[in-house]
Amino acid sequence: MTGKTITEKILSDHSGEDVRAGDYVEARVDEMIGHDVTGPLAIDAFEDVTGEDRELAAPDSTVFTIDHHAPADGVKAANNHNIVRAFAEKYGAHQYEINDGICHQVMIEEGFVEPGDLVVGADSHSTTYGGLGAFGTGVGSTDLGTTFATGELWFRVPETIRFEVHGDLPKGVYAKDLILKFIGDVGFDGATYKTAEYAGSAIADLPIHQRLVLANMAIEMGGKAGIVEPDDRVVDYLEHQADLEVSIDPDLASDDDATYEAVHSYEGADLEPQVAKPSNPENAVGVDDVVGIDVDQVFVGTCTNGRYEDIRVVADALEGEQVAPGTRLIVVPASGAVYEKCLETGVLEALVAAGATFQSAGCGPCAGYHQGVLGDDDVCLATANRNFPGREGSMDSRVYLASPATAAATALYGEITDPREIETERYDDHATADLGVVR
Ligand SMILES: CC(C)[C@H](C(=O)O)[C@@H](O)C(=O)O
Ligand code: SF4
Repeated sequence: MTGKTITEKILSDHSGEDVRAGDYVEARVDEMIGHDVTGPLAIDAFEDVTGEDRELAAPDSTVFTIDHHAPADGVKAANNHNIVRAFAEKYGAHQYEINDGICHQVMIEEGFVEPGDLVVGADSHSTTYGGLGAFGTGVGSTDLGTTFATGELWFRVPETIRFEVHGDLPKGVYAKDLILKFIGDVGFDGATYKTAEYAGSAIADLPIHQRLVLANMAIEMGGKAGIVEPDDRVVDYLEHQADLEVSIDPDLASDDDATYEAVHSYEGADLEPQVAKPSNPENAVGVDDVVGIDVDQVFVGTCTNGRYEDIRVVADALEGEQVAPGTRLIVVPASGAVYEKCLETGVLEALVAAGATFQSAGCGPCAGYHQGVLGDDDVCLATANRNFPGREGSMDSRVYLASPATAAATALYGEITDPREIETERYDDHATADLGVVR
């Protein structure tokens, strides 16, 4: 038998079988997560498949967040929140409140996820956990409900596509630019049901908050998962960020003779800031192609780029300046802890002084529900992960996707601007360190 990818190792470990891509397994799931949109449906499924004396297979690993419509933007959302609250209390699951933050950020900050874990969430960006070296994947609410009951789920072991970036990244180029480039190269369905494995010296040098961006957006090329091999940076991050002590099994890495479906190789020095044009993340182009396009709104937030490091880059660029007249800057921290960190460090104050609207933690306008929905013909540049038609509001609005640095430069000038124009020292910190320590 040939060697294994990290994906094959994690699924072997969780099924007790020696599996390879294409095999089907019943696997033990370490953590499961539902939120205010998918949680109530998963609860229905759980109640359908369980009998009178129903109980959760693993209450301590079952997590609910209230993040998509939080605070409630209508009666339906408010009722859904109450369903989640009542269920979690009755069955002893963990439940996080409005302003605690987006499910994926909460799962990481609260120390639920460890390298090598198998995590399922009824949310497509559950791939995010791969930034810590876990196998995370999105499932439907019915699958989540049955997993609540059994603690297990079936999987087809995915093939792996490897994206390698060698050397160093130039200034102004971040993980967001890398992932937009990868998606642009393989297409929005280029990794359907595959693991996107990210490797090479430029990736190994990335701080964890940036690795999470790569894993988060694996789904935008169809990926079942997105993984960066865990290392000592993950250990440090979890200790400081999540108050969690972990050690990493040296075997938790892809073997040299593992089988890959494809390997895409890049030289870091060749890369430049990317922007995905409307209305698909695969429409990635070098920022030069879109500079000068007027924007009505800049949105900084989401489970992709709503972390402290991301928001701080924007605050730094705007400190002592004003958001361009006629442009709305909306900032939504990914978690309550990120909010507090912005408050404590003067980031919130700097943004408000510059004219930004700073809102409570959660998904914000990312999926077009509230807190900054776009109108007809509105043009937005967002640090989000999706820009499908109507994603942030009107079907006639247009959304460009980019890094926080590009968002900062764009907010300053009111038109898409190359972040390298306004680079500051803090951009370097942002690129190399995890600053969002919340404990
Ligand atoms: C509401 C939820 C099911 C959805 C998802 O799974 O992705 C949302 O988070 C999104 O980003 O569109
Ligand atoms: S921030 Fe956006 S992409 Fe992430 S979970 Fe919320 S709605 Fe989905």
